[in-house]
Amino acid sequence: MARADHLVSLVRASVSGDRETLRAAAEAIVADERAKKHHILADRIERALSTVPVTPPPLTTSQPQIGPGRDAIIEVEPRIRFDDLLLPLPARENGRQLIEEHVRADVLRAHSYEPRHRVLLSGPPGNGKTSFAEAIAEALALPFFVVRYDALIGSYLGETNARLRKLFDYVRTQPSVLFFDEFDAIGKERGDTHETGEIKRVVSFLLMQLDQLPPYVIVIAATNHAELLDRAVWRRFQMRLGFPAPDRKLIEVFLDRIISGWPEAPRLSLQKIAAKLGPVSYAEILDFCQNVRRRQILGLGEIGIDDALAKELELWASRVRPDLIDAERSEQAPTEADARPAQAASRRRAKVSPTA
Ligand SMILES: Nc1ncnc2c1ncn2[C@@H]1O[C@H](COP(=O)(O)OP(=O)(O)OP(=O)(O)O)[C@@H](O)[C@H]1O
Repeated sequence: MARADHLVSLVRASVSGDRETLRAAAEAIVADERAKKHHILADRIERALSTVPVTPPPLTTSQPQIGPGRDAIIEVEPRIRFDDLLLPLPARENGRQLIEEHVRADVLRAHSYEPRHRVLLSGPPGNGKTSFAEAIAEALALPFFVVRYDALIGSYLGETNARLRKLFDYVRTQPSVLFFDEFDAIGKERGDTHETGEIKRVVSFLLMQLDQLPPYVIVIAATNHAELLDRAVWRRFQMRLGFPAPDRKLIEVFLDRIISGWPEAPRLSLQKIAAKLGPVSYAEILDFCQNVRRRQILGLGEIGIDDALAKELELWASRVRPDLIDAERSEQAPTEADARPAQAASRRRAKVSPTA
């Protein structure tokens, strides 16, 4: 039996004569039936669909043009494998479980359960959120769709929702992994008084769409600012996983993985390299190691791995770090309390100065 929301869209589209929505709804039913292994019915619907004429492009109007749903996503070839990632235990266990639930969805369905398919990842940049989503798509051999906010968020009232609707209509047509990076850009707290009614409408619409997604679309959302997310958005996700930066031990393990692939090992121990690097993300460790090798390769044999490593560590110590800049700024910026005595003093100076 096709899902109720698909049937409703189908009926609405036939009544309004919206061929594009009709096609998307029918394709979603086909994907749904195929996921349930009802191939004969899926083939029949596809044959019926092939008789629906393609809609000609609309004439230009002053309204913003809403392109097809696939305009707001990029398909990325998933390359990272799940076992390539160093993950904290809950993320590793839940990731494996998610893969298992989708591989053996029929077994779950035979017991009236569906696989989970809404996952929220949070943690500082460069610690594997995107890689995790990509690895899930790779493990399940599914297309990996990354949402493009530049093509999704519009400036006209209702434009973002119209694009979101097209996007979800499109992804419903096939099993896939749909990835929202920087999800806080769209799933923000609706109580924020600086936001207009439009963002509230977008969040409400997004929640509704997330609820209606069929289980064969795995939606993975990632954020560096979990605290900005609307509470109701949190609740929608069946798995919520943290991706913290690695501790010293994990930095050493990751360094070891990379350095053991080098043609020659440096004399400096992994512990010492890790200590010199200090707090880092996985992405930064990878970058650092690649720079050491680049320096060595371009040194054309004149530079040994130890020299290349020493030089990169020197540069590392002098690198610009956004967290330090932020800390410096907040030290320099006078707080309101600091500003008051300073203002009082300048008023006093103005009173006593004969030139004032
Ligand atoms: N846990 C990890 N294990 C192994 N490699 C990792 C891990 N985390 C990150 N990397 C490496 O760092 C690169 C960047 O990581 P990724 O894009 O997944 O981070 P992210 O958390 O999504 O960052 P952002 O929040 O900036 O989007 C990856 O391509 C991968 O090579």
